[in-house]
Amino acid sequence: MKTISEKIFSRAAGTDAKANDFVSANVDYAMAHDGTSVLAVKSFREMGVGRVWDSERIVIPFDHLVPVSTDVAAGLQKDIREWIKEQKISHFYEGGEGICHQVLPEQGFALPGKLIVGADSHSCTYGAFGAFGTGVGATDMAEIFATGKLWFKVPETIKMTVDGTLNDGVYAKDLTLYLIGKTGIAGATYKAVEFYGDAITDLSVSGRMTLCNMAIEMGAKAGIVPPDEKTFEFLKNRSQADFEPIYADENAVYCKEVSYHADDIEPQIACPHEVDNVVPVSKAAGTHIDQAFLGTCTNGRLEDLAIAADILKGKQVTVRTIAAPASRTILLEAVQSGIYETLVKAGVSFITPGCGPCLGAHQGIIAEGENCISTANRNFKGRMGKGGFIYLASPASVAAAALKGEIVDPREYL
Ligand SMILES: CC(C)[C@H](C(=O)O)[C@@H](O)C(=O)O
Ligand code: SF4
Repeated sequence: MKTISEKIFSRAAGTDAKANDFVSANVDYAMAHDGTSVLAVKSFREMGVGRVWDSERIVIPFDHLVPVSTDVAAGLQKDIREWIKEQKISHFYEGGEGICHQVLPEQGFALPGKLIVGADSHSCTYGAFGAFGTGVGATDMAEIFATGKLWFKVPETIKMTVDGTLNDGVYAKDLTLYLIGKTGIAGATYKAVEFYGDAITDLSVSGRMTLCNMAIEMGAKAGIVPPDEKTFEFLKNRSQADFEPIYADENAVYCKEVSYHADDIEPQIACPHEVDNVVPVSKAAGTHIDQAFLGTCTNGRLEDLAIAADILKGKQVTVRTIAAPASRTILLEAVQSGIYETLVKAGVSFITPGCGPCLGAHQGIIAEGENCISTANRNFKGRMGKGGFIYLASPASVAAAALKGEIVDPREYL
């Protein structure tokens, strides 16, 4: 009679865990990146423990500010590299390898049934593989570095079902934005969300990552897609450990059950400055665009670049357009498949695999009053530059807007 989360916490805490119980759980993998490892390592040092609990279970990709752009950050990154050596952390990924939430799945750490905790809010991405992935603050991460354990309140679960087949020109991102629009930014606060229905199982692994990545944008602790053949296929020759797929019991108790139909979903866009400020793209059509951005842990995968390339092939963008593949592997695949060439010929500027301008730290900051259409997951005020406006949409909508110089229904370009 348990949900996926209750089962994962029961195993990880070695107890019969039910929603709302407080448990001390053993973490399977812990992740921190160049941004959050700084504080995590500082707190860890202050704890005076000496050695980390397990140097094989800590994964540190550098992704947020790569290649590093300030002398202060360069010094901090140098210090973290030294700590990684001293602690013999085996899974360190240097800048350029990719965004943490892409690197962990690619390297086989995002596994069904595991408890994966990251010092980054979008660690819920790992739910795409049937894991309980969740984000914590850097000081909580220091606790995990030291003990391998953390206290959790086992979340209640919302069962969200989307039946039917997505319409042409409607992608995983549109589905995700639609669900966030319906749920609201706080509609799933501290809940886990289990996703069901044909529209979910039809999604590729990449599309499921887009969906679970944004579970936090409805307030959720975790978003989970039950693993299936597509999951196992992706994990083949990749997984770093044995795993046991976990499924909810048929009579599991949910705090809420909601269902939607894929037929009702058209291309969606989240307008400034809240992620649930979602309307059909057609309603925002005509809005002037200054910059277009393809990338991030939400939509920086090959499938996403391919969708954009289909629209941009043989044409020219009319606004500055930046692409940041989510990983080096994806960059290479884009090169080998010709997608890279198509996009470059269309006028797209490629930057190093990583977070790029997503959080406004470097490489594509927008000016006051400028509008950016982006495939990212957050459009908070000032995120990509003070006084800027961010519109979140699918790679198709971003590519179409890059051509027209204004927001447009991407179905006009299919
Ligand atoms: C820098 C990091 C703490 C942050 C997060 O946790 O989400 C970042 O990745 C983001 O997307 O805003
Ligand atoms: S790509 Fe953006 S949302 Fe994802 S981890 Fe990096 S900064 Fe955060």
